[in-house]
Amino acid sequence: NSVLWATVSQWRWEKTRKIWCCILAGVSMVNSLPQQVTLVEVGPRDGLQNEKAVVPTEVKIQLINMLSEAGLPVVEATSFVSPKWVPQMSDHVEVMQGIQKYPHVRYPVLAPNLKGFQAAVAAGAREVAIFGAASELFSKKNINCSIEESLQRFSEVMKAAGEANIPVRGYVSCVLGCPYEGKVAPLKVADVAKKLYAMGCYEISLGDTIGVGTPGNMREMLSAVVREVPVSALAVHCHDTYGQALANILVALQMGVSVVDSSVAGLGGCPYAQGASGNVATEDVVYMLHGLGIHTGVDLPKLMDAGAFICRALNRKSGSKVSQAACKL
Ligand SMILES: CC(C)(COP(=O)([O-])OP(=O)([O-])OC[C@H]1O[C@@H](n2cnc3c(N)ncnc32)[C@H](O)[C@@H]1OP(=O)([O-])[O-])[C@@H](O)C(=O)NCCC(=O)NCCSC(=O)C[C@@](C)(O)CC(=O)[O-]
Repeated sequence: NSVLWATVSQWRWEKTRKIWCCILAGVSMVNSLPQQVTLVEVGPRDGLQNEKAVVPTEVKIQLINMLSEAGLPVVEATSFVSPKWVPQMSDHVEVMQGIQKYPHVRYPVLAPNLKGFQAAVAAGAREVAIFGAASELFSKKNINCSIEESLQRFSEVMKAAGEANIPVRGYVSCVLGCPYEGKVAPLKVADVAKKLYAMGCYEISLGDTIGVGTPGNMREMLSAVVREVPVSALAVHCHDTYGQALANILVALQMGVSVVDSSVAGLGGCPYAQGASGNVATEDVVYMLHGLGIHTGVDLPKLMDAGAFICRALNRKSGSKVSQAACKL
């Protein structure tokens, strides 16, 4: 009897301990902010892929150089996708070969399949990103295959990347809503994120492709994803269509995410997501993070110069509130 009693007590104690660990982990996740955030600048790719007018290659190269100079640690430079699908990125080789590669800056590029991966590596890319979706219809419209087929293509890229020692980042699009299917279930996002992570992606960037999310959905979606992928391997990629991006990013930071994608001057959109506006502006994210005492390594005035440069080249106003405010002062 005493042995049985000891076993039951031990089991009860273990159970209580686990419950308290979960509660305390939850509380600390909600209250703490990272001391440092890595910004992934996606303007030259996610921003410029959506421009109607052709942006001259020299302008792209100068923009990337200015972003490197501003201290961005990662600048997504271009994509090796079909020029029939996204002609705006068809100068990918010239861009990769024309930019000045700063030693402390990484320059990943998108590669949807093995053909893209091989072309990227031949052009000098040392890191690639594959891009899947949590919505079947978006996957079909964006990369012309189902989610399952996309994972098959990505596994070929992963194999080649492993052999070439090239790190691969994985995107999941439509994590908070899809332009074709509407609501997207957090469990679906978690499932795709888990598969990309299991394949060997070192980081999973969760894309609110059409910028419809709110802090509540962001929390719900991230809670599902962190059950499958360590929070240290997650990034958020928020478009600002409904003006919720900074609030959504803050929630992600409170939940332990410390990698944020953003786009200088708020450039961007996705050619296969009608109505999607630009990414959150990098200037606005930097301003918020520095205001919170979070280190980014980015020089805000130099970043604003890069924003002003590309806005002049595109003949448009900056999408960054911070840049707009700074010009008025
Ligand atoms: C994936 C494919 C290629 C499939 O397109 P497909 O037509 O099904 O491909 P295919 O294998 O049948 O090939 C058709 C033609 O494309 C060529 N081809 C095939 N692959 C490549 C390649 N890599 N590079 C260059 N050419 C390629 C291939 O050689 C062939 O040429 P043809 O014989 O007709 O002359 C196409 O759908 C595509 O390029 N899609 C890219 C769409 C895209 O870039 N979307 C924007 C990026 S995603 C995004 O913005 C979201 C994100 C990441 O930012 C996160 C978020 O916000 O959520």
